[in-house]
Amino acid sequence: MSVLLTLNAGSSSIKFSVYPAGDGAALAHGQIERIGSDEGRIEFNHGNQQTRTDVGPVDHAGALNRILDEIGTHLKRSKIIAVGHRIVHGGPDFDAPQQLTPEVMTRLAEFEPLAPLHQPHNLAGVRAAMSAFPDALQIGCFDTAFHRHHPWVNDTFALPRKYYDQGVRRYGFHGLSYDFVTGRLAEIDHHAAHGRTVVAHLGNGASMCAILDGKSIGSTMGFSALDGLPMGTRSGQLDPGVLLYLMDHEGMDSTQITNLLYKESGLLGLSGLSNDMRTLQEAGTPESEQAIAYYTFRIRRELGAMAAILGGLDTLVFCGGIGEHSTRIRAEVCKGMEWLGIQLDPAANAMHLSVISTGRATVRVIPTDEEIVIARAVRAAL
Ligand SMILES: Nc1ncnc2c1ncn2[C@@H]1O[C@H](COP(=O)(O)OP(=O)(O)O)[C@@H](O)[C@H]1O
Ligand SMILES: CC(=O)OP(=O)(O)O
Ligand SMILES: [Mg+2]
Repeated sequence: MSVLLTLNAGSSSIKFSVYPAGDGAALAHGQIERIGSDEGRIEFNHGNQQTRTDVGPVDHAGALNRILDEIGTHLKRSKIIAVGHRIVHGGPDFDAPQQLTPEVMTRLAEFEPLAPLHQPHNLAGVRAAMSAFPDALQIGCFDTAFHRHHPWVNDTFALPRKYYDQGVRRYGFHGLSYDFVTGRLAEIDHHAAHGRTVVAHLGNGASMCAILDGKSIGSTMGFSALDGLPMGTRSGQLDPGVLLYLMDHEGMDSTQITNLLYKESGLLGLSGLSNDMRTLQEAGTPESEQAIAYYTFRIRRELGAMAAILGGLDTLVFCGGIGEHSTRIRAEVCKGMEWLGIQLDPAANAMHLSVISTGRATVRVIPTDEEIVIARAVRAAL
């Protein structure tokens, strides 16, 4: 049977799915999560079989090899004729999926410094897939594409204009997830699909998107995947004066600052314990509670900002690992937001129902599916 494979390398996980090349639901799917910790774990779902195996310390390269091995073992009789890749940064040029030719790969490598937790792993995944499946079509699907036509005021910084022309712009990320959620809303809630929606994608990376009539008009992430909300290990929005202070008074160079802002900050930095929300919720130390308080405070603040640019709020959607699974985080984000028409239904929230509100604005939980967005693009290319 001819099949296609999707690969979605996030900052703490690699998710994968295998679909029939023509049509139909996933034949197999799974993920390796907690990449970068000592507690990596692979989950593989095939038919009605599910296996979960601890794999110990694992990095992105090891995780990818493991996934290719598992697929080889479980799907011996399938021929992979195409591979679809989530590529976090598509820069200013790519607003739609692309075949990953050598020229496109060279262009995409230029964006590695803008997304160091993702782009190198995304491109390494492409190279690994090219060598494992040399005859397969390789398609790249970009996180930035969903935002490419957002308004200029949300695309620029207030810097001299030459920097905008050089590509110093607010790109926005998590676009495959926003694309999926927008499509899902169109299927289940016509009013929401044409209304004022804020989607909070809360995973190890986190961002929010203001969506009007199905189109991105603003996002918390900007030039790189650092801006906006605090994340597992990333700072989120930071006064640029802090960078000047670190350089001038701490003598830090760009490599040290990159490490600090991408790998040592966010929930990990504030808690001194972990980047993983499950661990923080269970820990209950004063520092982990403060980290959670800062996280939800910033989400509420950005929710107000997103509602302001939308001219109000009809629908709030939670997705991503934290958004889909943490009753507590959703409750803390919605607390005090009655002024926006948000009234949480605690019982529905605890049961992770698809609608968790009773007020004027509808609050939804939509499990995101970046893989199906990639698979649709690959099928279109095939
Ligand atoms: N049941 C849960 N409760 C709280 N947080 C959870 C739960 N399940 C997963 N998470 C959190 O989701 C985050 C990972 O989200 P995910 O979207 O898979 O990450 P990535 O950014 O790597 O794609 C981690 O912080 C993890 O702790
Ligand atoms: C862009 C980004 O931060 O992605 P992820 O949440 O998958 O790490
Ligand atoms: Mg993700």
